[in-house]
Amino acid sequence: MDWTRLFQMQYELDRYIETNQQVEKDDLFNKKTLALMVEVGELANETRTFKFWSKKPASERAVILEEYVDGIHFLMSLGLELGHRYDSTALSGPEDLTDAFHQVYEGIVTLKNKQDQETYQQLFQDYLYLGELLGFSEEDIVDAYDAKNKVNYERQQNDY
Ligand SMILES: O=c1ccn([C@H]2C[C@H](O)[C@@H](COP(=O)(O)OP(=O)(O)OP(=O)(O)O)O2)c(=O)[nH]1
Repeated sequence: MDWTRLFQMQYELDRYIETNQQVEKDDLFNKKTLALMVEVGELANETRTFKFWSKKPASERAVILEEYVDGIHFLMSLGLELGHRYDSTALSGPEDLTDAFHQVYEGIVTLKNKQDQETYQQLFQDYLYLGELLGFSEEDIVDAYDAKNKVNYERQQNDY
């Protein structure tokens, strides 16, 4: 997967949003960390994986994939804030989807407290592993990222 291209796209989108919204730069890491937590929650909600009390099925695959790539946006944006990148590697993690969500949350909290490359790399791996468990290929993720990146520009242009 060409992460360099995606990080470059994310860099450009972030600059565009900051200029368009006249954002103060100081506490963006804090806000983006919370934004990622919220996106992971929205993703879990669409999968309904933890809703043992309900028979309602999960949302459509495309809806779940769009939520997933919102998380990819904030994850890369956090890497850009910290000057870190993801190096592609083999993925592993828990077989249970709920456990995999917990692992990602723990990784976000760890990164909030320890903002080094190793912690960032581990969180990225855990998030990609979660994508694998959800049945998303690298191609699915790249295509959905490209599509949502475009939507994000359109939303800025429409005074969102
Ligand atoms: O600095 C930023 C800020 C936001 N985004 C992207 C990430 C994500 O793809 C989108 C925000 O998520 P979403 O589309 O869910 O926005 P929302 O305002 O939560 O949407 P809604 O009002 O539909 O709930 O903006 C970035 O890439 N960089």
